[in-house]
Amino acid sequence: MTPLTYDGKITFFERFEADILSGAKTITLRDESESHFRVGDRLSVSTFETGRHFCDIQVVRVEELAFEALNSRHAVQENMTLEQLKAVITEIYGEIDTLYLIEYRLL
Ligand SMILES: CC(=O)Nc1ccn([C@@H]2O[C@H](CO)[C@@H](O)[C@H]2O)c(=O)n1
Repeated sequence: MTPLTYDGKITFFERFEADILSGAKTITLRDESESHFRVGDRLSVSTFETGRHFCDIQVVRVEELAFEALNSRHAVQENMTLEQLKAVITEIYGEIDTLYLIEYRLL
């Protein structure tokens, strides 16, 4: 078996782990500090809180997205309502105009 080689790593808050592993959450929205991911990148995924590795993903889409352009499709891909999603983003980043959408698949 060929071991997986990584192009990078990413962390998620523990509370999203189950949704990521079940396939219910297929995107993440980040700020400019995490806009460097590229389509095809294989990432090691761990929890923000303790750094525990819990899966590997491959990036399938990266695009800039205005906060104002968030819609219910994005919310579905986050397994949330649009109101919940906007609240979560504001809680994490404060007021933010420009997000980076990262779509991924589980490896
Ligand atoms: C741990 C860390 O470094 N940063 C982040 C930043 C964001 N997110 C999640 O992405 C979506 C939109 O922002 C929501 O589901 C967020 O909770 C996350 O899990 N971890």
